[in-house]
Amino acid sequence: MTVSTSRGPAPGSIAAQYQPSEFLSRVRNFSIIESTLREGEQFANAFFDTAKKIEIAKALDEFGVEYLELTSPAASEQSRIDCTEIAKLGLKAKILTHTRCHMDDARIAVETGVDGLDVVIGTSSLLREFSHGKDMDYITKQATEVITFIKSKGLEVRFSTEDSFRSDLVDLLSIYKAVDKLGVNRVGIADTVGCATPTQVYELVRTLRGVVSCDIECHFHNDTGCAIANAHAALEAGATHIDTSVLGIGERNGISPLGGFVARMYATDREYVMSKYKLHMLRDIENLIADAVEVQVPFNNYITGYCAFTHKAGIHAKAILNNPSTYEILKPEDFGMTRYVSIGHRLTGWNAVKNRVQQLGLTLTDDQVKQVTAKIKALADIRPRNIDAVDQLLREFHAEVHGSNNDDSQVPKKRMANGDTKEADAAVNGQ
Ligand SMILES: CC(=O)SCCNC(=O)CCNC(=O)[C@H](O)C(C)(C)COP(=O)(O)OP(=O)(O)OC[C@H]1O[C@@H](n2cnc3c(N)ncnc32)[C@H](O)[C@@H]1OP(=O)(O)O
Ligand SMILES: O=C(O)CCC(=O)C(=O)O
Ligand SMILES: [Zn+2]
Repeated sequence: MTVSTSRGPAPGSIAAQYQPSEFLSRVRNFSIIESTLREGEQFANAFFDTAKKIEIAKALDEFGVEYLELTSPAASEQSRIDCTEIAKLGLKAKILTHTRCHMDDARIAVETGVDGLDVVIGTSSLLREFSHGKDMDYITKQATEVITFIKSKGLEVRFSTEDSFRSDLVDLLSIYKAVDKLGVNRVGIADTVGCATPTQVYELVRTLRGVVSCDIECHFHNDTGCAIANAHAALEAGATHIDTSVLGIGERNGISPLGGFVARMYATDREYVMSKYKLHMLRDIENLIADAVEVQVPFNNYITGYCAFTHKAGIHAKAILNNPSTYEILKPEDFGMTRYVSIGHRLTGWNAVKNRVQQLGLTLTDDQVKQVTAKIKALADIRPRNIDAVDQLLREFHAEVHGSNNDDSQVPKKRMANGDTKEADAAVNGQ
């Protein structure tokens, strides 16, 4: 039997054969535009006071995101002040603010001290009719005036079409071509309603890549669950910048979440992602946002969810204990997380129980471990048992077999969010 320890796609696997054009692909060379302080502020529960915005900005900057996008200073007087305050912090990340394609907004924004403006206007027929009421000629004229003005101030400028995937392709390419000629730093594609599929994203970005020479930013809403996959497809097709927010918070059910996007890109190129971002900070950053907007981190959250590194079924547990790569594409330790093998349930198997027996310092033959596993399964058929109950059962069984009470071994435990106890890291790593 050949045992591979590699975490990349297995040689000969479908994943290994699928090589998107390296010429176009930016999966190994992208930037994150972190929009928790813009799109995230559009989340139903969000309210960040100045101090909280600064705390969030500093945390994301330390994590390593390349850009922070802030709410338009035209939104309110406090939004304008906050923009100015964050622009003054001297962070490594570039500070952007997000404005309508309107001179009034641009004039206010350029005075805040930000590094650049992300300008947007709707181009789908729905938004043209029911949002701003302007046609493509008007939009092009307005965009030209706004972009020229921002550039005259020496600031970075991105021009984006809202609702790109329900816009006419000819309209889109014409306006992108026009603004590229004006010298924008980036054009943006926005899946404002979350309707796009990865294939549609790939095709649109690839087409656009052939039309403009500037960078391409992409923004994906998650209404139909494609936000992360769409971000990856966009990079494969040559997009350079991806918008994220912590926990994905944003308008409706939000956009590509920072953690999930990072997980996806880590699985594509672990070294690249680890060289850019302080992955151990992710959990604290998510907790910071979850507290601020009064939500729980979902149990199945990417990387940091309660069960993201919990292995349960016996078949999985055996293989994981032999080699974690069997059922993990992400190394928990790279994110400051801990692997857990759960055994107090009816799906457990003797290999996982044997591992626990060894951790407890008990000596049982394989046949004896199989017998005690059958007992655990019978009990767990009534209800699952926590690790304390399983340990007690194992010790009692051991005492019965050996005719003595051997309960002096101590395995460190930590308390979990659900009140259960889990073994400490070293006890479950199985390596
Ligand atoms: C898809 C997105 O998430 S885009 C970003 C959304 N962000 C925001 O909306 C920021 C917060 N917004 C606000 O504080 C306010 O909406 C403001 C200050 C921007 C505008 O407020 P108001 O002037 O009261 O207008 P209101 O919000 O009712 O309507 C939007 C106005 O912007 C115009 N508009 C909408 N989109 C754009 C655009 N991309 N570019 C230029 N004008 C636009 C509309 O025509 C409408 O103008 P009207 O007053 O002449 O009808
Ligand atoms: O500016 C952009 O590109 C995106 C704006 C936005 O939030 C959206 O269209 O959903
Ligand atoms: Zn959005």
